[in-house]
Amino acid sequence: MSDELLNLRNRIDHLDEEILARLSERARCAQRVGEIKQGNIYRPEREAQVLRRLADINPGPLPAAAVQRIFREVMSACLALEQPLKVAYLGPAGTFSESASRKHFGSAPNFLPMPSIDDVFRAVESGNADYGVVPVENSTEGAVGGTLDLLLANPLKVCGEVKLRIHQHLLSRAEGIGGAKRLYSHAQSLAQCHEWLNRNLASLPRVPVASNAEAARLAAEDPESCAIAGEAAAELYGLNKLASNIEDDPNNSTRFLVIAGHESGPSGKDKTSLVCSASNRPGAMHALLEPLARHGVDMTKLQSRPARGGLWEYVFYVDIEGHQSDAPVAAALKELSDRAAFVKVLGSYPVAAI
Ligand SMILES: O=C(O)C(=O)C[C@]1(C(=O)O)C=C[C@@H](O)C=C1
Repeated sequence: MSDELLNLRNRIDHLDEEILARLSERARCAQRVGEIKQGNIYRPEREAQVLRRLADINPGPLPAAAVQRIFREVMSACLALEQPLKVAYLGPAGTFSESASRKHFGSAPNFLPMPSIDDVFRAVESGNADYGVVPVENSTEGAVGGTLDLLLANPLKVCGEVKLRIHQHLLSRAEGIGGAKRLYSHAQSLAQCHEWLNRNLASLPRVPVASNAEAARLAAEDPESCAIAGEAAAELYGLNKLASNIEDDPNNSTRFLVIAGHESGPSGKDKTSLVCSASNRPGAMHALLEPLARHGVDMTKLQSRPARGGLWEYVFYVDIEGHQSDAPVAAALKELSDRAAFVKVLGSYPVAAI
């Protein structure tokens, strides 16, 4: 080994010791914070601020995203010393919902796969889980209606959002696609890879199943089957990646919401989600949203959905920039509430930091 290589490795060992000593000191600080702070231990607003600040002051050469991933794990481990979290997500294990949950909470919590979105809400409501992660919209498929309906009917709050790039891979136990007789995947994933499949595997029968993870499980059992699923399912079932990133839209992404029994405090860069309905008069919807523009509050999403029970024809899911405790947002929401037939603030939460 050259002298230079030896010296550099000694230097790295020394730096690792310093980092470890500092990490231990940080963990002790977090433990003490856990003892003295009142109320909830998990603070989404503080975590978002920590991650944003580190990206801002990052001197390089590590990319900001890599620094954020490292500190995401550091905070996850520190939080676990204060309180081990239970996080419910739409299972089974290996789904994109699991990846979203880990992206948001790091790997320290106990992750609980649930058979349906309804069960994720129930797990949090009953206290069997501290938090839940549910998909709310996909850039190609649109809104997840089931989540929107449950948000309206349920007392839980939205305390965070996660944005996940969805990369689909062709997976198999076999080394090549030659012997494949069938392809399993969730119908949405088959749709997201439709053009690629038509170009490359037009004659292979496509079999829709309940989830991508289930598709990967089936492919793991049978070398004559292959699956389309994400990275997490590929790893979980030890499958070979025969083709990577085969989604037709390279920007394919899904947004998830974190649901909880409590809200998030303001982080300085927040969003507020609400659901409302206007009375059945001409111009009522315009009148309802007009206070937002007047108070300079930007609307980032407006999604209509048929109302259940026929009391109103439609309900509108609205996302606005800012926290409900910010003065312009509070003023706009007050006026909107005065004009609406119905309004429910689902929660204010930090804009996804990573
Ligand atoms: O600042 C806090 O409230 C902490 O508990 C510390 C800490 C962290 O590790 O930085 C850990 C968990 C919280 O969710 C937020 C931040």
